[in-house]
Order: sequence, then structure tokens, then C-alpha cells
Amino acid sequence: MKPAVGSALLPAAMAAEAAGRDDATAEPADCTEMEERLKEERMKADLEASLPAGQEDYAIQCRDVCRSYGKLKVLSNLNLTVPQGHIYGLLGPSGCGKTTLLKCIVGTLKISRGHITVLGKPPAFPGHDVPGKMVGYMPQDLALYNEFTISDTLTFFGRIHGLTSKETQARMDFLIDFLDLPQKHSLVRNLSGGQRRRVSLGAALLQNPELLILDEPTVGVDPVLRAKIWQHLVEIVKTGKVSVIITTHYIEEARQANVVGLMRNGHLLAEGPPDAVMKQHSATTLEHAFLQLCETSDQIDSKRGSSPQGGQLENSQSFESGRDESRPILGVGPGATEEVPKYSADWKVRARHLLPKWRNIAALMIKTMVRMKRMPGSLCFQFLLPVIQISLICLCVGGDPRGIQVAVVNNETSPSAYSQSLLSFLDNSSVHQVPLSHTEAFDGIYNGEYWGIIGFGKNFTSYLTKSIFVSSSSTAAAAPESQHTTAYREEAN
Ligand SMILES: Nc1ncnc2c1ncn2[C@@H]1O[C@H](COP(=O)(O)OP(=O)(O)OP(=O)(O)O)[C@@H](O)[C@H]1O
Repeated sequence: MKPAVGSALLPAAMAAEAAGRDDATAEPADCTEMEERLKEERMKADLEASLPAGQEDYAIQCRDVCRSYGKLKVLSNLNLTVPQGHIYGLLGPSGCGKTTLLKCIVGTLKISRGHITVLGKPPAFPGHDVPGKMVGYMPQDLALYNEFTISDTLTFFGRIHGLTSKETQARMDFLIDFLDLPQKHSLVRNLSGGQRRRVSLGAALLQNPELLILDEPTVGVDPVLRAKIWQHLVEIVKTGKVSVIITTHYIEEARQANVVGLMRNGHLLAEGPPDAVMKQHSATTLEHAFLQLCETSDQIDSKRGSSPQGGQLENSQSFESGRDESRPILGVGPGATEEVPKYSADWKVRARHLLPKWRNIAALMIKTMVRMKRMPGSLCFQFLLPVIQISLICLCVGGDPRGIQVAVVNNETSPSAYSQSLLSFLDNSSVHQVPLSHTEAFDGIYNGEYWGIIGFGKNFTSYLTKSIFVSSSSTAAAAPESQHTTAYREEAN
């Protein structure tokens, strides 16, 4: 049995309303506003829906959540509560921020401000399996590997969540039958868009998680199967141990949810049981109720002088009713002002959280091997690429220079001269010696024909011999060079 509405909720809502009334006395409110407010109060009193009371009874709590992409403010002081054991239908027009919110809840996106608690702790908290096996997340952009078969896909997620192969096999058989999937050996790349969505839904349902986060699971699914999926969700939440948050563009199918949240421009316009939301707006369908809420919101926005599509005020208080707009009408959870508990984890849990799990490493290795097996071309390329890179580097960088044209001006004519011996030591494949006269060499250098000149004075051998045999000091050893240079300079002049 689900707990009854927290009695603390209604007084909090009434207090907000009372505050609104106080404000309203300063400026006379018109009749429609008063009627609206009275209607809202009556509806709140009518809310005898089965909703939980304690903090531990909420699967998800979002308080004053803000998230921006650069300058684009997507979530603005959003408050949302998913009671434990309920299906929460998150509705809203395209681009209102539903997917962004779900990513923040699952912990793959960080919020800029506010607090989120998922199954008792913030997402991605050390030691908390969110994201992990406590949560089944079906993203909007399907995270499937095209080279995998349906069986590989479910086995991979089974490994990640620590299921035994027997458990995975049993769940796989059930899900293939339940979701009307093709043969388990069918490759994902050969499946239709709708079939892929169903495989992705199967992966989210695989480990029987405590919380299901489903981003448009019924898109491209035929009505019969759509009904079956909803029926399954209704069945699993009946145990009270599983909660579901689901987004859909088919607003009317969300009537099967226990609670709906109508989202627009990054915050909730209303949150409550579908019947209550419809009753409040005297609408026969959720779609009509949503339309009315949008119109009311637009009117308030235009009165406030801001564009309805424009960014939200940081801490929006309804200017006329005093209602805290960060709290949706018919909000099911505690107020935004409630105290947020502090969470802490000891260093051992933090350290364990940082270390990768062995089963995840194994699952990733097997995944890589299966993908390589199915893509032989890519496998060859991955092995050949380093070989090609190394060969290209060896060919282009680090090779000895060749055919460098160097002018040689040798004023020693004797074949036994040291200069001849020195020149014979040079590697002829790298340095191509061109014997020239002094003038020709310098002309060639000026014309850019030669890289340099090697020059020997006519007394180079005698100076060298003298310096070796006569002088023993280091100064003497250096002398031939300087003498040679001097001699060469003299000759050059
Ligand atoms: N990675 C991103 N970088 C920049 N902007 C983004 C990014 N992801 C989403 N947005 C923008 O944030 C806004 C909300 O996007 P989001 O996907 O949350 O909307 P949605 O309500 O899920 O839409 P739909 O129902 O069409 O899936 C959009 O204006 C979108 O362009």
C-alpha cells in the first residue's frame, strides 16, 4: 500500500497561498485571479491521491535545479518529485529541457545549481549505484553498438550490472518475447529504428532496476506494443519497489502515470495526478489541461513584460499571486525551502569509487573484441596504422642528408698533403665535393649553387705537422687552425 499524502505538504502549499493573499491585498486582484486561486486551493484540498510522506519515500527529488549550456539556460529553479513506487510522466514541448533533466538525474550531466537526490543520495555519489545497476536508463540517443547482436547487447549490459550469465539469459528470453524483438542473433545495424528503441528499452529493463528513467521509449512503437509497455510499467510499480520517470510526446498515454509533470521553458508548470491536473483546469484531456497551463503561463509572462520563450527569472515569485513559481501547481513533494541533508562518504568508499571495477574492464574488453571480430577491415587498419606511421616517420624524418654540393678550394697540390687525406674521410654520398678555384667557389656560393666551401691554405700540412710535433701545449694545438684560417684569409684577400 502506498502512503497517503504528506499532511505537511498541504499546509506548506497553503502558507504559500496565504503569502500570495497578503501580497494581493496591496493590489486589488481581479475576479479571474481570485477564482483561479480559489480553484487551486480547492484542488489542493482535493488531492487525496496516494502520495508518500517522508523523504525516504521519494525516488527522485529535484530542488531549485538549474542547468545551462553556455548562455542558454535550460533548467530554471526546477522542482520535481517522483514518489517511490510511482510512474511519473514528464511532459513538455520539444526543447523544454526534459532530456537535460533526465541526464542530470542519472548523473551524466552536472547541475549548475540546486540539489538532486536519487534513491536517497545525489547522483554519482561515491558508493551509490546511480548511475549503475540501481537505475535503468534508456537515453533518447540510443547507446547501442551497431556491430553487436541483440544477444551481445544484453549480455554486455548484464556483465556491466554484475548479472550471472544464467540471470542474463533468463531476462533476455523474457525481454525478447515481451518487447517483440527479432531473433537474438540479429545485428543491431540491421534493425529498424523502432526495433532499436525496443532493444535499448530492453537494456534498461534488464537488471530489474529500482528506478527506470525512460526518455521517449514509445516513439516509433506500434500502439499494441505501446499499451503492453505501459501495462508492464504499471505492473512493476505495483510492487512499490520500482519507480519510473518517463517522457513522452503522446500526452494522453501519460494518463496511465500516477503523477504527471508538465514542463515548459525549463520549469514545471504543474505536477500532480493526471486526473487532478485535468480537474483543476476543467479539461477532459491532459492535452487541454496542458494547453491551458501554457496559456496562463504566457499571460503571466506577458504581464510581467518578458517574452514567454525568454529566460526565466532567477528566483521567480509570481508577481500577482505571490505563488513561488519554482514550485509547480499541485506539487506532490515537500517545498523548495526544505533543508537538504548533507551527504558524506569516507575515504575508503571514495577510493573504491575511483577504481574501475574488474567486471566493467572485462565487459569492455569483450566488447572491443566482439566489435573487432565483426569489423575485420577496421581491425586490420588499427594494426596497420602504427606500422604505416613509423615507416613514414623513418622515411621523412631522421635520414642522412644526401648530395650536398660543397665547393672545395684546396691550395695544396701534393697528393700526400694532409688536406687530401682529410677530404678522403668525408662521406661522399652526403657531401658532394666540387674542386674549384677560390673565385669560382665564391661565385658559386653567391649564386646559391653550393652549400659551403671547404678551404685549405697551401701551407696547411706544414703548419699542422709543426703544431703536432713542436708544440705540446693546448695553445699550440689550436695554432694550426688559427694559422690556417689566417693564411686562408690572406689568400682570400
Ligand atoms: N549539448 C548541448 N549543448 C548545447 N545545447 C544543448 C545541448 N543539449 C541540449 N541543448 C539545448 O537545450 C535545450 C533543451 O534540450 P533537451 O534535449 O533537454 O530538450 P527536450 O525537452 O528533451 O526536447 P525533445 O522533446 O525534443 O527531446 C534545447 O534548446 C537544446 O537545443
